[in-house]
Amino acid sequence: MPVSPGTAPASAHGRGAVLAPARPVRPRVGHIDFLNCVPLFWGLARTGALLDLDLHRATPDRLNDALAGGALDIGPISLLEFLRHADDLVALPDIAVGSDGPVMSCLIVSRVPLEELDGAPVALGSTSRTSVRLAQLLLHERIGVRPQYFTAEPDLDAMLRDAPAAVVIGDVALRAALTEAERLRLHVYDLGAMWREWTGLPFVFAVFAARRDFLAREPETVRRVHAAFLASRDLSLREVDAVCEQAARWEPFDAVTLRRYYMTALDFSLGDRQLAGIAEFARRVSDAEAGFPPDVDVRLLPRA
Ligand SMILES: C=C(O[C@@H]1C=C(C(=O)O)C=C[C@H]1O)C(=O)O
Repeated sequence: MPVSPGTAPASAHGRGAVLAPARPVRPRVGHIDFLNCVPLFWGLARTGALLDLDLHRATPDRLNDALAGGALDIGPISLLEFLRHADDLVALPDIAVGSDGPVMSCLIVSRVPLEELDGAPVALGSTSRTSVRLAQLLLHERIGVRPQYFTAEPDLDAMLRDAPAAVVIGDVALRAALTEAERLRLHVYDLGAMWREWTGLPFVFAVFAARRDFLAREPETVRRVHAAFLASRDLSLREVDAVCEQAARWEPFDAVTLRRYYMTALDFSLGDRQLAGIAEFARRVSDAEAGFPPDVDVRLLPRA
């Protein structure tokens, strides 16, 4: 679904009219269209917060552009894009999409061992910004190979028709690892696990951020949305069996697999260790083209 700028309810109801009482602003919030974010959004329906949000569901690449471009006010953004637009954004503390070890859904899948990819084509999934950069970092610095990269739609069969290896994220990656790897005889390399083995740190693939201009206008709204996401996440993880049973009805993964994904692979927190992982990633990938300095300042929403 395309992310449109949306229409602020206030303008539709004549906020400018002299005597009209100011209506609260309904924030435009992004929602990643992948299973990884289900626990962050499921609880919003339970608490009722869902109705107070103008939710825009899309792939991460589209949500990144929408938040950075001002078409959204708050939402998840690929870490790499957050770092590039750090001057315009604040990160919401205690919430993120990351892992402290294997993540299950940010992968390099390859017909050959990674050591054999020097000079070979490698397909980079077009919905990702962070994982594709992390994969390149690991291939160059950890494995010591220099493949030839090209960007492709996240269609595993098509990617692997044109290259021996592909970087995939989200549901496509889950399917690649859990069902396709055997059929296609693929080696599966988990980016969260490789990062953890290399650095000893967790990895953050996406943060939740608010635009600084929106925060300046609507500080209470940002705090309300932040609190709503934390409450949603905590409720979903407390009731994770119900979340997984419901999600499994519509997905090619069973509830046990989803439970493993949510409870042992993904890490939805953003604390000191995750911030250390972010700082380390920024330091390692910052170069002339990165668009941010190695010591980029990750500004967090101050605690109330
Ligand atoms: C864990 C994941 O984190 C994500 C990875 C992203 C990226 O690589 O840019 C962006 C958003 C998140 O969806 C995943 O997609 O599976």
